Amino acid sequence: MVGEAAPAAPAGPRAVLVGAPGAGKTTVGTRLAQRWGVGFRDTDADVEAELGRSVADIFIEFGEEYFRAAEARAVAAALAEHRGIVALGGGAVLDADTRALLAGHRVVYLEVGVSDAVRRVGLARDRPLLVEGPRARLAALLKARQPLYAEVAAVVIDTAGREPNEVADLVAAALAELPTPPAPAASVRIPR
Ligand SMILES: Nc1ncnc2c1ncn2[C@@H]1O[C@H](COP(=O)(O)OP(=O)(O)O)[C@@H](O)[C@H]1O
Ligand SMILES: O=C(O)C1=C[C@@H](OP(=O)(O)O)[C@@H](O)[C@H](O)C1
Ligand SMILES: [Mg+2]
Repeated sequence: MVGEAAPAAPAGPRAVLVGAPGAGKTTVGTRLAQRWGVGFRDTDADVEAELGRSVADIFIEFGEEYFRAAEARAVAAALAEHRGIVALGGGAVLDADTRALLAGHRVVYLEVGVSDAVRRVGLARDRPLLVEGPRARLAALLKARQPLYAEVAAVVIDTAGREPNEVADLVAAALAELPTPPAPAASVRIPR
């Protein structure tokens, strides 16, 4: 699939990836952008660049609320400026204004279950929300956010048992099916 043509440029990013920590937004987004020869933007990296600190340090020094405000600005800027692939941080959809901004964009929700999420990021020290009791935190976070991810998604892809390259294949195939502009509610769903 290397070198495949990118979909025609929509009025916005070619794809916006949402989902919980460990869903693979950063990994799959990077691979898709490489394949398509388009830019990749990750709002966590944008916030880190703006504040000159890691996400973990921002939580420690300024707190979650401050991070969320910076994240909302980073998402708004990426949606307005970027024409490649955008990966959001897992909690970006908690902000109602951000969810409203996502309407009409090519939003892909990468689903991940608790066990896979724990396996993929449970021991990572760079995700401040998961540092204590990652399984319980991820279970609660997935339950609370699932409706929010579903609300903004035009495409839903279950990542269980799928390697990042396979997920990237499915994202590309699903985006090719989408009308422009896409229907905001899950109009393409790829289950296990
Ligand atoms: N489909 C997948 N299957 C197995 N491991 C994955 C998958 N997607 C991502 N990972 C791994 O999970 C970890 C977190 O991935 P990342 O892309 O940072 O997720 P997110 O940005 O959604 O939090 C990385 O170590 C990555 O290699
Ligand atoms: O789910 C969350 O609230 C968070 C997810 C992280 O991004 P990933 O989803 O890329 O891990 C990062 O934005 C921060 O640690 C908070
Ligand atoms: Mg990420």
